Amino acid sequence: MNNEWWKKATIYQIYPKSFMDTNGDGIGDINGVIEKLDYLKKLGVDVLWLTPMYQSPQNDNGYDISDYYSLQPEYGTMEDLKHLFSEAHRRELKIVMDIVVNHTSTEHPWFKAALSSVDNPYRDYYIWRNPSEDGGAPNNWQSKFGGSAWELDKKSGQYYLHLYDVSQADLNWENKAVRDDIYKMMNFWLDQGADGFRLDVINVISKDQRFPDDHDPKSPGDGRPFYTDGPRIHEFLHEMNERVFSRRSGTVTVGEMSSTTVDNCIRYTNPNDKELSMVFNFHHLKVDYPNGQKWALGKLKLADLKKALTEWQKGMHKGGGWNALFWCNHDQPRIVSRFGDEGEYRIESAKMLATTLHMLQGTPYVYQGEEIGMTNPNFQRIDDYRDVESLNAYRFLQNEGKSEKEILAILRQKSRDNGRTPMQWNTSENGGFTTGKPWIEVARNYQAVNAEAALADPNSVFYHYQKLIALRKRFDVIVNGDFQLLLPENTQIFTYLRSGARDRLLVVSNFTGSAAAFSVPQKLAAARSELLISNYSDSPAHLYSLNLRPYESVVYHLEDTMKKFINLPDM
Ligand SMILES: O=P(O)(O)OC[C@H]1O[C@H](O[C@H]2O[C@H](CO)[C@@H](O)[C@H](O)[C@H]2O)[C@H](O)[C@@H](O)[C@@H]1O
Repeated sequence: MNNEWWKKATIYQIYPKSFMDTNGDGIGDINGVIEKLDYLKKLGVDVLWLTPMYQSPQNDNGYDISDYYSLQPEYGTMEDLKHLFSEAHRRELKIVMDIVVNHTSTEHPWFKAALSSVDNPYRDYYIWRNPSEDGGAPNNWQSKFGGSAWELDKKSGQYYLHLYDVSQADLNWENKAVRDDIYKMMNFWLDQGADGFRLDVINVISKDQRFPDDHDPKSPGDGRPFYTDGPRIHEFLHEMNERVFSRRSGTVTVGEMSSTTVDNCIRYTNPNDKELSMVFNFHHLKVDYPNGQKWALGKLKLADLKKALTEWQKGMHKGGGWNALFWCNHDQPRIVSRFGDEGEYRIESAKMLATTLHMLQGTPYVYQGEEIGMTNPNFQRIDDYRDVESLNAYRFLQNEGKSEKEILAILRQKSRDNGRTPMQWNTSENGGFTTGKPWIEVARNYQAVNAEAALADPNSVFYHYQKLIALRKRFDVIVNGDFQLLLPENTQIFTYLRSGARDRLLVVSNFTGSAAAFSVPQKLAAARSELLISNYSDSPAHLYSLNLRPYESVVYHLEDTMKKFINLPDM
């Protein structure tokens, strides 16, 4: 087997809580995933990533684990999970488990033991510091979910670090016993049949042991320069690779990298460094954050999106690294509502966004519902929200003096719950997700937007994704070709070339609801061209100057008639 099989693969992310409920308790379950395996196989994906289903108090929907070895009962039993592994494998689908090892829940027995006494051996499993000289938190680091990153343990008078919720205590990776326990747990899951891991916020596990205040003028002042891609991160990931991943050939790993850099991500994923298979970075999904602020209304600036994606396409290609490609996940708003048009051009824009992403270099991820063009739910009341980060944001935006109306408008655009509403399967009540009361409301448009309708329509978003996934397997240039951005300043069109040893692809996408003119670069005019995929049924079969319709997106396969490619200058 080719050790880097994932370079041609497409990965589908399942958020089990919202995927399919088979027992009517309003929460999706493992049997629901098994029920939908044939649907996923039909889509053509190769791997399923399951977000955490381990035992957890669910303060952060499972990213707060209280037992790494057992499952949250609502999802099912270990027997159910083993059944899922075998049913998936029978269909040649691999399974990636989500592992959260920057922190555990404060309900984890390790943390409870740590709290019991400063002399308990588990005390050093977490990060404790004495108060600062003024008696307050040890430094000015902020939690990613708002407020100080330190919480006082009144009994001992010391603070513990939590970069996320107060109920998610950061593990002390400096302690070898912690690392040994984590590797043991990961090997356990490989032995159960998992084919790989998605590693939650893995680039923040190594902290600068001086724990200084953050006065870095380039930082938002929340401490991130002192733990992002931290001092021992490459050593820890290399060790994890040796102790876990390399034990089983073909194990696939993807690291979620918060506020990272191309240079670090090359090291994380270049096979010579023996760390991870690929990485998620989020720079292209912050282009609609005004002044870097998530909790403010923002608009896409196409030039910024192109710049961010280009930097990562070129940088990772040059350095031999590997990107994970994605628009959506359980922390992000729905892409069609965000960078497309959830109204009149929902279908065209969902397909355009899919094409633009899937023709890039890297391994594409499809998040449940993306393949049918699901939208944000447009919740109207704060009671509709469940996400801990959104509820914290609601409180701090209130403290900043924002009105209820303003805050709800921000949440409608930015909340993580936008991506967490139940999968819309059909037109029956709750979109066929559950016969009970869903843990979070289903988006109201499920009568029109659902998987059953998509499967019945040969022109649906679903079949467009199916075609894109198949193209990656057919054309080596999609997997290995290099990337060149054309028209970087154009405010409507995102166009790029992918060039391989034998052929080229030209991708042209209109990101707006208005017509956009595209003239074929003169040096490409000599090429023989064939339309590979389009989101309109009558796009020209061969490459001419184009007058792109709203959200029109085309890919042409080019063969140079001179049998050599001419180097295009950057345009
Ligand atoms: O926004 P960044 O700092 O670049 O970080 C990327 C994402 O990190 C966090 O997500 C993951 O960890 C959280 C804590 O375990 C968990 O709540 C989340 O579901 C995980 O995917 C952060 O919460 C996300 O908003 C960021 O997009």
